Amino acid sequence: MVAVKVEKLEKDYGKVKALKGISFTIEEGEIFGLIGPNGAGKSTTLRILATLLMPTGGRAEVFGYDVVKEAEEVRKLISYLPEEAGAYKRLTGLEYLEFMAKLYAKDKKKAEEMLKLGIELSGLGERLRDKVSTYSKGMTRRLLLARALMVKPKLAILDEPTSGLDIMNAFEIRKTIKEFVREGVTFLISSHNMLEVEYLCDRVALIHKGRIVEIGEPEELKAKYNAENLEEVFMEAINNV
Ligand SMILES: Nc1ncnc2c1ncn2[C@@H]1O[C@H](COP(=O)(O)OP(=O)(O)OP(=O)(O)O)[C@@H](O)[C@H]1O
Repeated sequence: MVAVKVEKLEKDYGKVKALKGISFTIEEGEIFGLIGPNGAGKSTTLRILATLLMPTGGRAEVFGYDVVKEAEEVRKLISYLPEEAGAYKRLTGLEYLEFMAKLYAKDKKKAEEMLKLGIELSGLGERLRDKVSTYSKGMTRRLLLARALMVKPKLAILDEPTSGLDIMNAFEIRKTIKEFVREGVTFLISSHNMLEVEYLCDRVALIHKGRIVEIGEPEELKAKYNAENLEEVFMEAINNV
C-alpha cells in the first residue's frame, strides 16, 4: 500500500517559493529520507504532510487521505516530531509521557501500555523523574522521539531526528527507528546529514531549492553517479539540474 503520495506540491511564503512542484511516493513499511541543504524545503514538506501548513498548489495524501480536505483522518495516523520541538518543561519526563499517553490512548489499559513503551524508548531511566527543564538537548530529543513512537503511528514524520545529538544518542535513535519499522511504522525523515541517511533509509529524495533532483535507493544512486557516498551524488545531481 502507498503510505504517502505527493503530487506537484507547491508552497509559496509570499515571494519565497519554498516548494516548486515536488512529487514522490512512499510505500508502507519504508524508511524514506528527504535530504538536502538548509532552506531546501524539507521542513515545509514535512509540515504540509503533518497537516500544519497549507500547500499553495498540488496535493498530498497519507494512506489515501488528502492532507488538506481530510486532515482529521490524517492526524489519527501520524506522529510528527518538529525540528525545534520543546517539551513541557515544568513537567518531569515521566509526567510528560503520562500526559501524552492519556491524551492519545482510547482507554486506561492502552494508556498504560503506551507509557511503558515510552519509558523504554526514552532510555532515560531514573532521569525521567527529573523536570524536563534539567535535560540536555539529546535527552529532550529522546523524550520527544519516545512520545512520537509510543503511540505506534502508521506514519512517523521526523524532522531532523538526530540533529545536534552526540554519536551515542544518534546511534540509539537510528536503532529505534529501524526496530520500529518491524512494528509496521512507515518513516519519513528529513536530514541534511547525507551519510547518516544513507545508512538509515531504504530510499531517499534529494531536494534542492524546492525541487527534487533525484530519488532512489542509496546504492542505486551511488552506482548511477559512480559516487562513493550520497554527498557526492548530491553534488553531481545539482550540477545536472
Ligand atoms: N514561515 C516562513 N516565512 C517565510 N519563508 C519561510 C518560512 N518558512 C520557511 N521559509 C523559507 O522557505 C524555504 C524552505 O524552508 P524550509 O524550512 O522548508 O527548509 P529546510 O530544508 O527544512 O531547511 P533547514 O535544513 O535549514 O531546516 C527557505 O527559503 C525558508 O527561508
